[in-house]
Amino acid sequence: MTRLNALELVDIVLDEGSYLSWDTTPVQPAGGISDAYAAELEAAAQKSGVDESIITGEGTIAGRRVAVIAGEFRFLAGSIGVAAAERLVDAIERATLEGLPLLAGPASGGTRMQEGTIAFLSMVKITNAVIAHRKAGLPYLVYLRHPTTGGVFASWGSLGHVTVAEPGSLIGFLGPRVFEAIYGEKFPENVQTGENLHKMGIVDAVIGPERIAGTVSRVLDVLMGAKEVPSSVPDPDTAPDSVDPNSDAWAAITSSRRPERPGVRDLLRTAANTVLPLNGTGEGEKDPGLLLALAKFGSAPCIVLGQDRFRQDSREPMGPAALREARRGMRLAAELHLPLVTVIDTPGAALSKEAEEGGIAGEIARSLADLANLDAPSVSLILGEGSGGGALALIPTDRVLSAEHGWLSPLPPEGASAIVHRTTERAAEMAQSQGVHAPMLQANGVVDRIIAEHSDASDEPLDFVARVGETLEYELISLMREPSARRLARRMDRYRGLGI
Ligand SMILES: CC(C)(COP(=O)(O)OP(=O)(O)OC[C@H]1O[C@@H](n2cnc3c(N)ncnc32)[C@H](O)[C@@H]1OP(=O)(O)O)[C@@H](O)C(=O)NCCC(=O)NCCSC(=O)CC(=O)O
Repeated sequence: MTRLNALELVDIVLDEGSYLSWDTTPVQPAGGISDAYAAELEAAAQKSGVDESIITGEGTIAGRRVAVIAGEFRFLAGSIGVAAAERLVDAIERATLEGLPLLAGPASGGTRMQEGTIAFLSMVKITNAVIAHRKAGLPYLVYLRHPTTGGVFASWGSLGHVTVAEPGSLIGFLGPRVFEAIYGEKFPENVQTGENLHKMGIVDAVIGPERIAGTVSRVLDVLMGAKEVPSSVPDPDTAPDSVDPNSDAWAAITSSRRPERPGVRDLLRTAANTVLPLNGTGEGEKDPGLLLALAKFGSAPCIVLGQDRFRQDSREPMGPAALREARRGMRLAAELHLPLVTVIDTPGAALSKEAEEGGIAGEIARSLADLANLDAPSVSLILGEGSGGGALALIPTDRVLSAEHGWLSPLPPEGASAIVHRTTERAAEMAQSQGVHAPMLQANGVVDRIIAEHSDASDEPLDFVARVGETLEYELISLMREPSARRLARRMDRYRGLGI
């Protein structure tokens, strides 16, 4: 397979003719360099046509200005010495100062062996520069190209808000031939590949270079969305005809469990106009029960964390990894000041040895803590079942919406009945007395707004999810337009005051 070099990549990703190099003459390492290394640098420059292993600059993608840093593998394997590190840090700092989103396309053998430990330590300043960029609320997107290894993968290659890999790429920490030389055996096949990292929840997608521009453009449309607050939209009338706290809780529970009831994927498919799914925690775990995506409802950009009941196993509905994935979404929202939408639709958190050993209770606690204290506008939506701590973990937001037949309870009503009556038979009675259904949740101040189901969401799935989408757009924009200190104070007061 022929691979693009750094300039070819920049050419194919940026709008035609828009690339402007930021590079200046490479710095000399303090203490100078040997004649032999100087000759190697000269030969590398001849071979690659560039003067260092990194190129930096700016350009536009679909008209939007972006900064780029890319590795040139043909220059000493894209390895990072003092000069390459300096070039990277200068470009990252400039992108931060100029408020530009930053795209990185590494391809590298890691730290430059000819420069040794002092070059190795440059991983620290590169990491610091990336973190300062992120802390400024600016997107950092990484395209891991073939091959990316060592200290490049272990610094700027692994710090993206969103990370994708090139098809068929070798992406790994220690190079396979180094492993073989040290240990006398081959490194296992199909481990250090972009595809495997995707399978393991380390990268978000595997995408060819020709699709990068389109993907980046859509990702930035969402991630830069918080920088311009959208104009307000009218409040759609989505209230049910009547809201009666004495209505039948069990009827709502039965309705929420109908197999044809629309789920979070139906909501995104029908009611969102941009959807970019992310994959797993980015740290090596994924759980199909939770969907993490960048999306837009109308003009409102957001991060969606949705419990997908169609992908939750009845025995292991949602494990600790799902909540770690959710917390990744919360961190993204916090850093980029992007609104967050959570969708609650779960028969409960996983109850198993694996879940206990994976820290399920702790993950619920940390999700509650992160979400309730999130410094970004947030909306939760009880779409259907809301059972137990796994559901509560995604509730504490600025605005809590519920479908008419949504519900929230400390555990499944059957379980509550078993605790109190030593039988599951009295679940309906328990649900009623515990006040789990939407009208009661609203009466108690848990839910702010109920979205009508005309007879039942399962019977009008498209109209129902469209109604939900319109409501989300309105609520998100209203929150974005409010000063954040006021919004946060109201959120704290609200949860402090519940029940008293
Ligand atoms: C990246 C690769 C898989 C690519 O394999 P390929 O077969 O395509 O290419 P190759 O091995 O022939 O490499 C091309 C040329 O680049 C040189 N080369 C490769 N990596 C280099 C490096 N880090 N510093 C200096 N030169 C390097 C090779 O010696 C070779 O030189 P010539 O053409 O003259 O023979 C392999 O080069 C590799 O395993 N590199 C080491 C990866 C690694 O373990 N890095 C960790 C470094 S320590 C580090 O980064 C810090 C940390 O780990 O935290």
